[in-house]
Amino acid sequence: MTRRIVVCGGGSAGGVLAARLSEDPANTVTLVEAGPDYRTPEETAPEVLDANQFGFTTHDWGYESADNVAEADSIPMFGIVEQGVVPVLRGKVIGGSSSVNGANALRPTAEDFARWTGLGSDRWSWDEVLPYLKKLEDDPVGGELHGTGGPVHIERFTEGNGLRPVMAAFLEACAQAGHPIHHDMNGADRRGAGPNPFNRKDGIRQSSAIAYLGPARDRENLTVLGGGTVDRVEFTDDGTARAVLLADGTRLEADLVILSAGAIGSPAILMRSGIGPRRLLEELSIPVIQALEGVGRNLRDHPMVYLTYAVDEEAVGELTPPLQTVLAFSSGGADCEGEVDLHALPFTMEPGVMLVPLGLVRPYSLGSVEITSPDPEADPRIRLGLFDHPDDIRRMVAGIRQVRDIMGSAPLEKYVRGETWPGPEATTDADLTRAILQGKNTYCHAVGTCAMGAEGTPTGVVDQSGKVHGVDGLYVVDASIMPDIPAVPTNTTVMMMAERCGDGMREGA
Ligand SMILES: Cc1cc2nc3c(=O)[nH]c(=O)nc-3n(C[C@H](O)[C@H](O)[C@H](O)COP(=O)(O)OP(=O)(O)OC[C@H]3O[C@@H](n4cnc5c(N)ncnc54)[C@H](O)[C@@H]3O)c2cc1C
Repeated sequence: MTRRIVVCGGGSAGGVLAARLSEDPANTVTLVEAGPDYRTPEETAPEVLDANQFGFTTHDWGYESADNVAEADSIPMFGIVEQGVVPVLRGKVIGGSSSVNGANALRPTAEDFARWTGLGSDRWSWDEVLPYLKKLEDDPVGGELHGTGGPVHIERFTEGNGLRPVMAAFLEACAQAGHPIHHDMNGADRRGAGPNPFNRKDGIRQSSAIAYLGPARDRENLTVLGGGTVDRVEFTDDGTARAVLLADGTRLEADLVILSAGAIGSPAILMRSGIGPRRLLEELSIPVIQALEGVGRNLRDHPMVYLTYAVDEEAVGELTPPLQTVLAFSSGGADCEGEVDLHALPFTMEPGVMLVPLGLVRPYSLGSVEITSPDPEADPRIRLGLFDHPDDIRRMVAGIRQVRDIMGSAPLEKYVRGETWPGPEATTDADLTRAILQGKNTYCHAVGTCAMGAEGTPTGVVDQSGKVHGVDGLYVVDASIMPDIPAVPTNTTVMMMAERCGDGMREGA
């Protein structure tokens, strides 16, 4: 007998799951994606295909956060669609956010998973996840920590291999400031600077659509439904998921339903299906299938600010690839001495301007997501909570000071003319705090809104395999189930989780 599996959301996780689960001819897999389905690279919109561009400019859900800031012309506008609005960018296209993102393939670390096991997810230790991190990648750097031959090809720009002089100068400046330089920023030692690992090949972003779904497209047991918005999941009287209902009224019967609609989409589908905080469901007159207070709570994201520099256009030369190197460093201070809690990534998109996005990768602030209506087309209420925790601001202030020292140092003298945001007049902690709160933005890494955790705990929504508590036949597998945010961009972690959870869903596994 075939097992009918419906995967809701064709993003980083959904693409991996649909490809892996359709390897078994005993499964029939339907992948439902709200955005367009591009079946081949030739069909794909150029900004989605090209790893030097950002697909979010045309394939985005258009969400905004309640963290909005006052309008001000001086604020760096990268990723900002509207003055004063802090966007919650989310890819709406096959491949999801992996089709629109920066293709930065930094992997999570052993310390990240020590935090997960510490929170009770004891089956997510480093030893258990490493085989899946290796399985997904094709990293020519090799060695015992890396995989070769996996679906996701990894590239680095190095001296003699495309590293732009201005980026090489940034690494030299980091070295002079005392940061170790690593050829492999996914190696054993992750504190320091080096070339970013990217999931890209021949200039093409290796999204889940290209790397996983592409080779699986011809399978008869795999159907991809582009342009299909999932409304909710339907249950039998005994609480077993039996069908997925789309906004256009289509009903897809299922033996197994997997939500992979991401950190905003998956909690929204759960809530519309009657699984979520009881008070909210009752307010919206949604019949309660299973009260789970954690749905939509525990949102964690990496806050970011965009330090901005005027640079010598001629000296900088070529603007692309816009992003090649990263500095992973510690803000210092009692709490986090020695721990990487900040990333700085110099970035060139516009002549005469260099952005240095500075991301806080160990944030303490928490946000939330709630639906505002049972209507699947209505935007949810999202609160990223950026810099709500005072220590997040303290550490960002310390980070700005360290980046300023690097950007003002001799190796970058030839390039950098001066800081234009926050600007040289912002010198005191109070000035910098004000600038951070005015210019706050996000690294776009929201996770945690359907978190793994024991049943009955305040944030626990799914068990360690992704199964939703209190009902049968329903799983969530995507960024939303992370119990804590890793101190790296989140795409590779999501793909690894999909590989691992998919393995656990094999018949008889
Ligand atoms: C602009 C941007 C830049 C980023 N840069 C990087 C980076 O360089 N490196 C990195 O590691 N991470 C990066 N990230 C983060 C990373 O891409 C995400 O963490 C990851 O893709 C999340 O995977 P996911 O499967 O949870 O969700 P997604 O990949 O977002 O997939 C969710 C999918 O579900 C679909 N969906 C949602 N709701 C519904 C519904 N109701 N019905 C049907 N379909 C639905 C969406 O359209 C989407 O395709 C970036 C993210 C963004 C947005």
